[in-house]
Amino acid sequence: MGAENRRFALVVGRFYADLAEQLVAGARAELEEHGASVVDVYDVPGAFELPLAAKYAAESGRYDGIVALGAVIRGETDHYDYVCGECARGVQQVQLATGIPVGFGVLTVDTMEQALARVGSGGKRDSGRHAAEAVVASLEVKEKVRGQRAPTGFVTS
Ligand SMILES: Nc1c(NC[C@H](O)[C@H](O)[C@H](O)CO)[nH]c(=O)[nH]c1=O
Ligand SMILES: CC(=O)[C@@H](O)COP(=O)(O)O
Repeated sequence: MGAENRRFALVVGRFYADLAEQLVAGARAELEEHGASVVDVYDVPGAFELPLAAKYAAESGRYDGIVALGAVIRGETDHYDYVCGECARGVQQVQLATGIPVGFGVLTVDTMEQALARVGSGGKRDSGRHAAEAVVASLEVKEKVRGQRAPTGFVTS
């Protein structure tokens, strides 16, 4: 159940390389602790590219789940809003369109301090591990629903 012998892709925005690496470590640890057989990593420049990378991975047919990881830190302009909004929207679209769970492990913060508190054992949470945990949970729902016997009287194709 969950991640046992399952294959996962991590799509990683490397705009802040050190933060990305910590997010990857958390996600990988969570998946491997749950018995994942494959955890492949695909790097992109930033969060704006994550939805397309997730789409490539989901449509490859090679993965049971995907985790999108990255960090967006607000600057002086409204560019932050577009990057965050399109990343979140795109990641959600990929999972709904393909049925492959995609975890949203992208930090959307105002300061580096806030980011550091949300990676690894930084204190507030390990967002990489949290996003991977969500993918495992979605996979468990998918498998439970598929494993259910159709109620009597229903014709299943
Ligand atoms: N400012 C941040 C970015 N910006 C880059 C975009 O994500 C994208 O790579 C660029 O617009 C080219 O298409 N990306 C992050 O991940 N984090 C940021 O703080
Ligand atoms: C999130 C961003 O794109 C941001 O880092 C860009 O910085 P700025 O708004 O100062 O150009």
